[in-house]
Amino acid sequence: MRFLDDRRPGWDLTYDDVFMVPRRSAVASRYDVDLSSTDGTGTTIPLVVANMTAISGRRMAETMARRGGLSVIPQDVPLEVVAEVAGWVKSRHPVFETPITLSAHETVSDALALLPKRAHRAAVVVDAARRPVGIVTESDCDGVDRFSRLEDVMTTDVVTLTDDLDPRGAFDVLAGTRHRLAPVVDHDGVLVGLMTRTGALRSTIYAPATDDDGRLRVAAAIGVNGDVALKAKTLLEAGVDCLVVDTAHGHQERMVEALRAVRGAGIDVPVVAGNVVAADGVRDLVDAGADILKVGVGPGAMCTTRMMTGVGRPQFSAVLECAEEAARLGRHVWADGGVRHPRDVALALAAGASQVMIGSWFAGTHESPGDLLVGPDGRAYKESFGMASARAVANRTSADGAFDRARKGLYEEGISSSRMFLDPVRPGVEDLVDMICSGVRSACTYAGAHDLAELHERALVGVQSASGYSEGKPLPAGW
Ligand SMILES: NC(=O)C1=CN([C@@H]2O[C@H](COP(=O)(O)OP(=O)(O)OC[C@H]3O[C@@H](n4cnc5c(N)ncnc54)[C@H](OP(=O)(O)O)[C@@H]3O)[C@@H](O)[C@H]2O)C=CC1
Ligand SMILES: Nc1nc2c(ncn2[C@@H]2O[C@H](COP(=O)(O)O)[C@@H](O)[C@H]2O)c(=O)[nH]1
Ligand SMILES: [K+]
Repeated sequence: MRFLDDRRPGWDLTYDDVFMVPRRSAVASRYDVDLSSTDGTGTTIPLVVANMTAISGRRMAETMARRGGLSVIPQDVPLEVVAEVAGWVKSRHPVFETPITLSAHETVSDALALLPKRAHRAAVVVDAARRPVGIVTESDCDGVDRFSRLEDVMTTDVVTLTDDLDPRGAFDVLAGTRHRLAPVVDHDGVLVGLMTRTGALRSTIYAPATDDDGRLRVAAAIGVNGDVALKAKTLLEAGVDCLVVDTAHGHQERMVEALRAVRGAGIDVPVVAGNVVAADGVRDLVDAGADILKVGVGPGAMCTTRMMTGVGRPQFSAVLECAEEAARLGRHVWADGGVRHPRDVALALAAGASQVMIGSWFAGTHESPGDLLVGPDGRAYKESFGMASARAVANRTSADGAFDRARKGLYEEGISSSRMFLDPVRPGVEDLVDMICSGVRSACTYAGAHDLAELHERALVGVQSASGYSEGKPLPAGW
């Protein structure tokens, strides 16, 4: 990456402060851009879901991995639950979605409770042998008594797809029969998954992030306290593909000790550590055994650290400096936090990040763990909260005595309750992934880059004024 006219400013920058200048390009199509990472995590798109309890759970993990990304299960989740989640993710089909299944004698009320768990808002009704006998959507349940049985409301005109059909073939069947989605069955007619028309299209564009056995990948986080080596080994035995050692201030001695302990335990998956924002932090954590550095103090949407402490660093400069140092040492960085638009992802990658972590933006999707709630204005939302908020600290310390809990409760650097509204046009995390990847692919072609290494190499970045930034915003309602 080069600054325009080689003018590197003497102050720090964040994503809004910078822009990329188009370069002469030989990349003919946005589909010719390869978004896979080279940091050893096996992703095919450079997106990682942040280790936040309100955001990263099993549904998020399977959905993201199916499209080539990775999710980090947070350190606040008990190890035995993380093991169960990892096993579940690995048992999911790498191409077909996991359907909601109900039986014909269950009720409309049962279906309505489960439908918001899926962006495609449908359930498959199956018989005792798990063969599809009907489909139920919200419109089937409209104006019907909630205790009605599904056999009385379901659509029985079910088109099924066989599991040997390729995604293009599945798309054509769905388009030809004017169906939005269909159950996928094996040669005995038993349900193995679900395919939507958009999902079939996506399967021709994305490749799942899979391990050597073809199973979906998942990452998990641990903190720096307790027996970190034992925790790391337990997670690896559970099948976790990438380990994140995470604390607010990553450049601290306890982190160095934790990393040494993890490395001493012979952990052979990529180890990510953070958070840091400067080259000396990168050096020390690489020296202690980190393969990847997590970069960002204070940019997160749920984060009050900069307001509470004055500590942090504008994220673009933090990523740039850490990525330069990591590359010098043969390591990588993940840009963590502060992403609000696809452009922020493109700029983080231009600065040299191998992945971009997203938290709050993905909280407002069907795949985040929380229940779908509806505000008085009818807008759907999910609740989110920061991992250093009073709410998260209270959860994390629930096993401590009252005195210790009270002491720890004094330190709060995050928001305990926020509403992340679902975008009615993009209510699923895959809709947001589509938007982000389209933006990043397009950014690569403007830069003349076939892949992310070339994007970083060729990016020409200028510094803009606040009015330069606002000029780039669309004005859908005139001015
Ligand atoms: N990227 C960011 O800007 C930030 C991210 N977070 C996220 O919140 C989650 C919780 O992290 P964390 O608060 O570290 O909690 P942890 O549970 O990981 O514990 C932090 C430990 O480090 C000690 N510590 C010393 N100095 C600090 C400090 N300045 N901030 C926090 N702990 C300190 C604490 O001891 P004692 O309590 O005695 O001081 C405690 O033992 C993580 O996921 C983290 O990434 C949190 C804040 C900022
Ligand atoms: N200072 C705090 N930082 C937090 C907290 N919870 C999460 N985080 C950090 O934010 C990113 C995600 O950023 P986002 O803008 O995409 O939401 C996450 O990975 C953490 O590093 C918190 O309570 N306080
Ligand atoms: K912030």
